[in-house]
Amino acid sequence: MIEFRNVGKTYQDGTAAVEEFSLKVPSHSTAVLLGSSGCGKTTLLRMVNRMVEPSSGSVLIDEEDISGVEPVALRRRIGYVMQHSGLLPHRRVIDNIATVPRLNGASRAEARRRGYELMEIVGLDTALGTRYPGQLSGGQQQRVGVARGLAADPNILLMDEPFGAVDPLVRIELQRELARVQEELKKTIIFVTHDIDEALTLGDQIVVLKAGGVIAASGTPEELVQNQQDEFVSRFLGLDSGRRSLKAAQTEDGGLLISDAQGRPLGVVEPEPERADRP
Ligand SMILES: Nc1ncnc2c1ncn2[C@@H]1O[C@H](COP(=O)(O)OP(=O)(O)OP(=O)(O)O)[C@@H](O)[C@H]1O
Repeated sequence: MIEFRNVGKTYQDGTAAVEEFSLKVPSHSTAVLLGSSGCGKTTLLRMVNRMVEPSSGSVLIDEEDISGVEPVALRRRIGYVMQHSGLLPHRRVIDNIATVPRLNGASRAEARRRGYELMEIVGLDTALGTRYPGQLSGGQQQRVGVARGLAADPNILLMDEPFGAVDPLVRIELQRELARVQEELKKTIIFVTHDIDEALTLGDQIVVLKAGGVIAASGTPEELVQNQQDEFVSRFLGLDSGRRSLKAAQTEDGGLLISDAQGRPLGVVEPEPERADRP
């Protein structure tokens, strides 16, 4: 489990990026930090691998306060995937993926073997392993970024808008792929995004943030969509514009009652009649 305990961050220039933030992310689940630009998402994410030191409060991994863990050692056991894949341009794809296992002491052959395995896991043709990152599409580069994040087999994966720079269709494909990978690998993931659909697709828990890292709402996707107490949240989720407002409930005769976000019935979808020509 990852726990943020009353963390705050004021940068040297006096910017209060996060005022006071607490959150528990259970092991093997995905928490999405969702919010608009500048609300402190990246700051919070980077506290977990000590790229940012909190000014107050603490971050714990499995009950251990990470301020006592050596940062380099910590980062080697936490995968980190960024928006622009962060790949080394002068190294082949396979060696980009194999970097951390190599640093962790794996032999070159073993690290590459693992690298090719990971390429398959994230849906990349292994023939691309000998290319350089610049010879791949944006979507392929992001897959390499994910494979690299997983290379040291970390329990924790930090993902900072990893699919932000690819076109919408590829983005949806990458989201599906990540959901599939997570189904299999069950990592503890913190995923930062400002894309609501992405959050609803990937999050077991979604934390909607306002400026200063203030939690406006948190819950499962269903809870967020169904319990709209906060105007900021409902505006942010687009519910008031009707985008995600439809709900369906089973009626007694097997049909579906469709209602809007306020519970106003809009109509009933009748059950399909028995067809005589069907066996
Ligand atoms: N190194 C820094 N020095 C000073 N201020 C910083 C620094 N890094 C971030 N900030 C400020 O802290 C606030 C939160 O930034 P952060 O990057 O955490 O937000 P974010 O929600 O991830 O934004 P985005 O979605 O644009 O990446 C912003 O006001 C930002 O300008």
